[in-house]
Amino acid sequence: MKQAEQQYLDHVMEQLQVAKQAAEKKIQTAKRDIKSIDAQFNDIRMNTTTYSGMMDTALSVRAQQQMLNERENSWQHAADHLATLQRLEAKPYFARIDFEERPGQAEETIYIGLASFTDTPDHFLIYDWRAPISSIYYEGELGPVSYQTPDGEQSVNVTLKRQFQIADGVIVTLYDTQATVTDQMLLAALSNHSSTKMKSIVATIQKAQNRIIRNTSADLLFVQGAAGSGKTAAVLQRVAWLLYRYRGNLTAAQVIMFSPNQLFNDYIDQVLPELGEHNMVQMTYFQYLNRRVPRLQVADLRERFEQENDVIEARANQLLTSLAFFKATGRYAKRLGTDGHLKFRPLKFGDRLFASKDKLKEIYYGFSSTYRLSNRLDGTTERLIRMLNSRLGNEMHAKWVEERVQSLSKEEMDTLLKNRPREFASDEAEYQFFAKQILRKEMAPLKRAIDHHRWLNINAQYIHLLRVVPHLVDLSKWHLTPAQWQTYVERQLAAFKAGKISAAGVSIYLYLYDLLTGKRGDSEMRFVFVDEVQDYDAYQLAYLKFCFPQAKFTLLGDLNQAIFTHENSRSLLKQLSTMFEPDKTQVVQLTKSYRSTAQITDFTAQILLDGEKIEAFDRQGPKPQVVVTADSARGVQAVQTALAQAQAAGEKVAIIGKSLADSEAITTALKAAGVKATLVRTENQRLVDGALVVPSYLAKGLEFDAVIVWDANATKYAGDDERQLLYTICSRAMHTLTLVAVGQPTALLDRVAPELYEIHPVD
Ligand SMILES: Nc1ncnc2c1ncn2[C@@H]1O[C@H](COP(=O)(O)OP(=O)(O)OP(=O)(O)O)[C@@H](O)[C@H]1O
Repeated sequence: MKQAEQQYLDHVMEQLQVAKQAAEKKIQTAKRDIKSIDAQFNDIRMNTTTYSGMMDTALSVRAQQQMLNERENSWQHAADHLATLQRLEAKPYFARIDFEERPGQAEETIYIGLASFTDTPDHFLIYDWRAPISSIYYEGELGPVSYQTPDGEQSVNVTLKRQFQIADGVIVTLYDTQATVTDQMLLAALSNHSSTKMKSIVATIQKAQNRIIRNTSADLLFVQGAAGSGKTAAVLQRVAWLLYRYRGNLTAAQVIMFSPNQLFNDYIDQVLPELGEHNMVQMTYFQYLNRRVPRLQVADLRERFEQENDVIEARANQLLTSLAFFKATGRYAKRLGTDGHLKFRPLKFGDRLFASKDKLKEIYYGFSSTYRLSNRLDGTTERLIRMLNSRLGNEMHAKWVEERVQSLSKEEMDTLLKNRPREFASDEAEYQFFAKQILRKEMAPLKRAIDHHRWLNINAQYIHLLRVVPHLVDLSKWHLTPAQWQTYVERQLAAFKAGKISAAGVSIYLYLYDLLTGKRGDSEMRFVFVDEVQDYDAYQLAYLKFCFPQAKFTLLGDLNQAIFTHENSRSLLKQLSTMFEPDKTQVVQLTKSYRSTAQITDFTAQILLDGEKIEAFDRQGPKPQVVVTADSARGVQAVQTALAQAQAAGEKVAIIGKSLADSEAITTALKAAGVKATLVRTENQRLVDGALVVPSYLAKGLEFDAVIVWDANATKYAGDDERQLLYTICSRAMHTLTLVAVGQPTALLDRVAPELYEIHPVD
């Protein structure tokens, strides 16, 4: 059997060589053609003496340009093809499926790999893993299996499923399987060491993951998945799949992924190129907002994580981040069209008033009450531009203009004239020309201010919105009194004056701005992915939906890992369900955790009180270790020991501290002991090789062979609301997990069954 398979592989490898040579030849030809077209370009004689000569020259230039474009396209095409062939050469395929379309019919055999490959047209030696038929590899077991095609559902009878590991054109192992994907292959994939870059999982995609990857029917696909269940992995394959499925109609620029932090972006940025696709647009939600408010300082990741809210702030935050308040913002903005409460900023021309607040108000509210906000805005802009033009006319003979025209030097005149003929019909015409140029230049800032709607005082409007909240919502529902609300607004105002805005505030600010200016969002974006969605609030998600009105949403999250929003996360799901059509909403659960050994998954699952369901994948490893030390010095020693052990086993280690201060402290202590570890201070750093120290909020979404938790004592992790955080930290570990506690270990471990871990007191 192996021999026959090797023969097929040899044939594929041979054909790949042939195809590679052909592609290389195409590239050479295209290069040569481009060179010769370039040379011909130089030979085209410019005939500009007669009209027909000019036409001829223009036509030849155009023809040459077209030829050049064609050749460049064919070069690009051949180069892409060659890159695919090279990828296939390294790993031609990973599976074979035999099936019959109808019982009794002749069997067909297909091989599945990273891309399709044919030796003659329509004769596929390899099928792309994203082709509809390839789905049967991921979907079912032997026997009848159905799969989706663009034309509807198809069924086949699968008679053989074989998996391969191939290296350098030789079959290393091969196994036939009964189950969806053999555990051996998955086990081998999962037993590998972690790296600073995530890898693709095409060969071992699991059935539930395949459903997520190939979903086309949902407008909102919500994936609830335990830590390490492959949400991120699946979703990156989904992007690759979508780009294949809708090729020609969808580009990577029409797909955007919101990720938890910049570090994570860096971690996943190789997956799509590995699959031969361009990366989608990737940013964090706050990066997306910050670009639009560069002058405001938005609370950063650390501030958001470490901020200690008092009761008023916490309740106000719940109010402002709710879907109810998103709707209230809409109502407020709509009423601004007629209620006279819009705030204006006077427009100036130099240091002279151009339009006062009252004038602006008069214009804005002068339109019919049926006008929408965007019409009102356009109407006002138009009126202001007309005012600007008539002002320009009036100023033509102003004294200062006359003086400026008279004092123009020869060079200044030349610059203003550019290529214009030097002759004027009269002196007055000449004066008019220069006066107009001077005025236009002087009025340019005013024109910009009009066009960019700087006459809208959005800052004052935002504060006004906050002030009138008691009229918009029922404060008592949020357990706030009007006096408390007042206190909250004053605090926000003080911060705002210092150029700062809260994390909740910035979404409100921008949404309000968009409503007033009639912005409709980016309708080009077709797919929006939000990872770690449990850390978003309903307002943010509603705003994203507003920003991308035509897009389908895939939201991935783990309600167990809500480290910013805490108890809010379950209500988030409820609020979400009202934002999208129920029959276009699908919720998928991934319960099996692939990242960690069974010992680590079972241990971490019990840290949670009544968490979402988690099932361990059967991969064995040592039990988690809890090391309890009497003082900090011994704690540091314990970290050193665990670190040394893991590194001796070739493992990638992360020491995870709760806050940045904790992480700094352990880094300094290790350095003093002569141990090298890199502190990841901000999300803008890169993940480097060697031991890392990472504050908890930056460890989101990442994984490491070994995790050392510093320090898991009763003071650091005191209350129940820290369970999700501890769970998130511990679930970063793939192979070994050590918790070091200085003093009393955290009570959050009390409910974990004692047989699930080993405890080592160190005196
Ligand atoms: N089908 C699979 N085949 C091989 N590896 C897989 C598979 N599914 C998941 N993994 C691996 O399991 C690990 C965890 O996956 P991933 O990071 O996508 O999980 P997640 O659900 O996003 O986790 P978290 O919520 O904890 O960040 C990764 O190393 C990933 O490559």
